Amino acid sequence: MTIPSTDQPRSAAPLTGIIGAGVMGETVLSGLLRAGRAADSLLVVEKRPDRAAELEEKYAVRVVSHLHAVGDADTVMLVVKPQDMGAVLDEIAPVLRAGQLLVSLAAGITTGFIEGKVPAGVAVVRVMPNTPALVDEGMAAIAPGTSVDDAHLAEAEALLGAVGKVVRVPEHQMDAVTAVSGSGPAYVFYVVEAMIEAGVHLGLPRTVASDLVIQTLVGSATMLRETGTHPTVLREQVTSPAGTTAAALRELDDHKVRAAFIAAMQAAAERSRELAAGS
Ligand SMILES: NC(=O)C1=CN([C@@H]2O[C@H](COP(=O)(O)OP(=O)(O)OC[C@H]3O[C@@H](n4cnc5c(N)ncnc54)[C@H](OP(=O)(O)O)[C@@H]3O)[C@@H](O)[C@H]2O)C=CC1
Ligand SMILES: O=C(O)[C@@H]1CCC=N1
Repeated sequence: MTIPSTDQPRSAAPLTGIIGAGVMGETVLSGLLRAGRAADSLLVVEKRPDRAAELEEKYAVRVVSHLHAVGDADTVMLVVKPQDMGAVLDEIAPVLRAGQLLVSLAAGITTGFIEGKVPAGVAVVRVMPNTPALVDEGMAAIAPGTSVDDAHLAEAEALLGAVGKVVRVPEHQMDAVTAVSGSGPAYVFYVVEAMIEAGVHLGLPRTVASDLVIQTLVGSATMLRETGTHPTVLREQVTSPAGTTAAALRELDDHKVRAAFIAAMQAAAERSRELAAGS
């Protein structure tokens, strides 16, 4: 596939650069395309030639250098690991300019850290997305840095809103957001794995156990969203006196599963704070 260079005619949409095309970078890229963004309005930075060719073939986007993406783009999204952020910021800082929007999706990395590495006046927005964005059911929180105006926030909201819900939070809540919705899908998949395994232990074929668990999850999540009923009420509706659910929930309480979830999420938030400190 031939990828047009930036000096060829292209759509009038503002240009968005995406630096880092791993799990989350590709999730954002594919979501923006599904939402109707023109492929020639996206500039992707990917260093590995085989991966770059794969992205060009699959999405018809241009894979370009860091300096090209940042020099041309109106908005730059940083989707590299927290540990790679310092090096990437050092590389792109010389071509960033005041007023440009820099959207970071990296866990832990603060707007203050980013602002300390880029020219004054670059508008930095910190985002915590999650992987259900891949099916347009993402949940993202955004927090502004010091040079951000309403138009910048609206642009960041539009980018993430293409693949799910967006909420604005003060930055000091970002570690908690990371622990809840950023890492959250992994906890849900962990519970799903355990329930399928239990179904198999109880004698169900794995495919049947899997179908039962996934539809139960989808149905329960839809009830939560569509009824607005508190989860405690919904749980009590399932729990007949002296019945099967009561027997199961007593086991979960005996194994301190609720306390384990709280400890797990405290650990996630603490890890987010450690990433901010550079470890
Ligand atoms: N996965 C998730 O559920 C979530 C992730 N995030 C955040 O998103 C960010 C990315 O995570 P994720 O996608 O999972 O990680 P991945 O490791 O899948 O992706 C990171 C990508 O960045 C690339 N990369 C590294 N250095 C550079 C560079 N200098 N220039 C361009 N690309 C580079 C890597 O390329 P290569 O492999 O060639 O090194 C890789 O493709 C992280 O900061 C994470 O905290 C936030 C919320 C949820
Ligand atoms: O595990 C991580 O560090 C990233 C951030 C939130 C989800 N995944």
